[in-house]
Order: sequence, then structure tokens, then C-alpha cells
Amino acid sequence: MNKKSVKDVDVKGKRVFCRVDFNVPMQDGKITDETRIRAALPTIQYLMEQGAKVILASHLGRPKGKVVEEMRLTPVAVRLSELLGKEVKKADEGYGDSVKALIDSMTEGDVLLLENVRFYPGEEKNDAELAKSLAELADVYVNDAFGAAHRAHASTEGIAHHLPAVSGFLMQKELDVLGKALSNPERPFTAIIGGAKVKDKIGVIENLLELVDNLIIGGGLAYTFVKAQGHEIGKSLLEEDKIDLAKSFMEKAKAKGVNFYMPVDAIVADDFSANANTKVVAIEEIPADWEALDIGPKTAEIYRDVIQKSKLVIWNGPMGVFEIDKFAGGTKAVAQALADAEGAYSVIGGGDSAAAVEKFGLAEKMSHISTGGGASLEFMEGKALPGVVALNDK
Ligand SMILES: Nc1ncnc2c1ncn2[C@@H]1O[C@H](COP(=O)(O)OP(=O)(O)OP(=O)(O)O)[C@@H](O)[C@H]1O
Ligand SMILES: O=C(O)[C@H](O)COP(=O)(O)O
Repeated sequence: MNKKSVKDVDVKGKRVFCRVDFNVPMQDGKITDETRIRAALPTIQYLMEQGAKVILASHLGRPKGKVVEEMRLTPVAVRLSELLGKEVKKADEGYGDSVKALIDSMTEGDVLLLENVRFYPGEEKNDAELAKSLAELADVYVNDAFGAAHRAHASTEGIAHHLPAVSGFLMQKELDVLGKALSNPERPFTAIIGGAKVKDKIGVIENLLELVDNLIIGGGLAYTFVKAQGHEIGKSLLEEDKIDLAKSFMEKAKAKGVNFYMPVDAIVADDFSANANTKVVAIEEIPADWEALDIGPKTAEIYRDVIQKSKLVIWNGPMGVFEIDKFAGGTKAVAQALADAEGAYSVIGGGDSAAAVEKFGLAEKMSHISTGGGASLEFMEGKALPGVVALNDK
């Protein structure tokens, strides 16, 4: 990477503002997945060891510029203290005099977690005043929030213009893995794209069609492609206005010699629920009153075969409604195929696919699970990430 890292700056005795992505799922005030907290530890521990005063900032959820009590970062500070084996102080605000007073009382190696930065309307607007106020708290800026790097916000972008600005270890690792995969892929290179909507995956399909040998389509978005092939899809998800685009993707794949894999069968249900009646049907036989909620077993077998023969696989988006056990089989089969493909480097593009891999207990078997959902998707679209662009060049 051509951006400076924490190793390129002297942080001893300095106040270091470190933007992390502690946007973790919570239920009833309890953290339900702490992956993102653990992923930030190497940078935090390094800064502590180097004698920095570590000031952590993050968003949590989408409070829309207002204080939302359930979105305070207090539970994160508690868990982080346990993981670091040292008390992490928690500020009740994100900047200002009260925060400055807390920072003044810090000694080398101390860690302070600021309040949810999205409690301030200026954050998402990348307000210049807020960026300046945040910068006033510190001497150095470290961005380790890969998951938020696609957002040009005050704490991810604006602040970087006021301080020496470098990347953290997590940020570096994510960019290195994803960057190498896309710029110099081992072949055969396979991309698996699933999830709910074609609309959300246009950019990534377009970009990957230029790079991959195999493109596998699944999830709700597959049925717009099935419709584009001329089949009826009953009540399955359909984006009418994307049918022509789906056709053009299939034509482009053909022209480029990319193998384009679509479901050949599906699990259909008479209701979108755990109690629905279900059956397996061939893709051209989806009944009018039923909806396809997962890929079928024949499809899973074909996809498994392609995955097994690949050297590099990138996966974004589930193959079906994996949150409901009845429709989780296709996503599980793909996860298992990746886990079993010993010769393949497997990259899971965050978000729901990462959650699925965790749910099936296969996370350890993957080569890299990104901590960024939207960020990894935008990276795979070939877009520049504002939080990275703003950092100092080497
Ligand atoms: N056949 C289907 N019909 C309806 N919904 C589906 C189908 N297959 C998958 N889904 C749903 O799609 C959702 C995931 O798609 P979405 O595009 O939101 O996530 P993603 O691709 O993993 O992106 P992100 O990284 O942002 O989480 C899941 O909630 C899943 O239940
Ligand atoms: O969860 C994520 O993908 C990141 O934390 C970014 O969150 P956002 O989509 O609310 O900006």
C-alpha cells in the first residue's frame, strides 16, 4: 500500500486519535458479535506499547445526528477493557472541553473511548468545523476503520486534513488482501455474488466481469436473471427495471469468456416464513404462487464443483434466506465448499456472508473474512475509498 502506516510515525507521548469501526451488533445492551473489536486490537495494543495516549472514536448504528441512549459505546468500552486487560475510560461526549479534560489526565499507554461520533449531525455531513474540533484533540490521526472507509465523514475523512494521517494494521491488512486479490489474482478466479438486490450489486458485477474466470449468481437477485432468461419466477424477488441489465451482464460474460453460473433449481415456499410449505423445483418450473428462497441441491452441487477447482474465490451475499433454517442450505453448502477447497484462497466480503460463515461455525476455515460490508463491496467495485485516499502518501 502506498499510504503511511502507524509504523511510519513517532507516537511516543503523543495524543493519537484512532478511528476504529466498533459498529458491532447489539441486543438488549449486549454485544452479539465482537469480531470488529478483536480485529482492532493489534493497532490499539501497538499504540499502547509505543507509549501513545490512545483516543478511540467510532460510530455505532445510525443515530442520525442525535443522542440515542441504546447507541452509546459504553458496552464496547467494558468489553475492550476486558480484552486489553486494562481499564478503558469512556467519555460521554465525542469532543469538546469535557473530552479535553479527560485527555489531559491521560498518561502514556492509556486508552480513552469517545462517545458515538454519529451523535453529532456534522459527522455524516463531513462538517469542516467538527473535523477541526476532533483534530484539536490529538497530534496524530490513525484510521483503522476499514468498515467505514467508504464513508467520507468528519472522523474518517475530514480530520485527516488537519493532522499527520496514517493507516492502522487492520486497514492495511484489508487493503492488502483485497488489493492483491483483484490486481493479481490466482486463477481460476471465481466470484460468488448473492444477496437481496441486483441494484446493490451492479457495480461489483460490472467490475468483476472484467477480472474473473467464473461468476456465480445466487440469492434473491438471481431471479431477475432467471426472468431475463425467459423463465417465470412466481413470487420470487424481481426487479423489473433490471431485467435488461441482467441480460446485458450475461451477454458481456459470454463475450469475455467468463463462465456465468446461475441456479438450475431452487427451494420454493408458499410463504416467506419458517412455517412455509417448501419443495425443490427445476428453475424453469417455479409455480406461480410460490417464491424461490434458496438455491436447490443440484445448483449447490454445481457451485461446489466450481469452487473446488478455483484458486481464488471472493464471496459476497448469501445464496438464500439463510436466517431461516429451511432456506439456509444453499448458503451453508457454498460456505462448506469454500471450507473444503484447500487449494483456494477464500475471501469473504463482510456483511451477511461473514455472518453466515460465522453462523455455520466455518469462519476459521476461510482465508480472509473482511470486517467491512459496504466498504469491501465498494472496493470490489473498483471505487476509491475516501477514508483511505485522505491518508498521507508514503
Ligand atoms: N431468494 C431470496 N429471496 C429473498 N431474500 C433473499 C433471498 N436470498 C437471500 N435473501 C436475503 O438477502 C439478504 C442479504 O442481502 P443483502 O444484499 O442485504 O446483504 P449482503 O449482500 O450480504 O450485503 P451486506 O454486505 O451489505 O450485508 C438476507 O437477509 C437474505 O435473507
Ligand atoms: O457496518 C458497516 O458496514 C460499517 O460500520 C458502516 O456502517 P454504515 O453503513 O452505517 O455507514
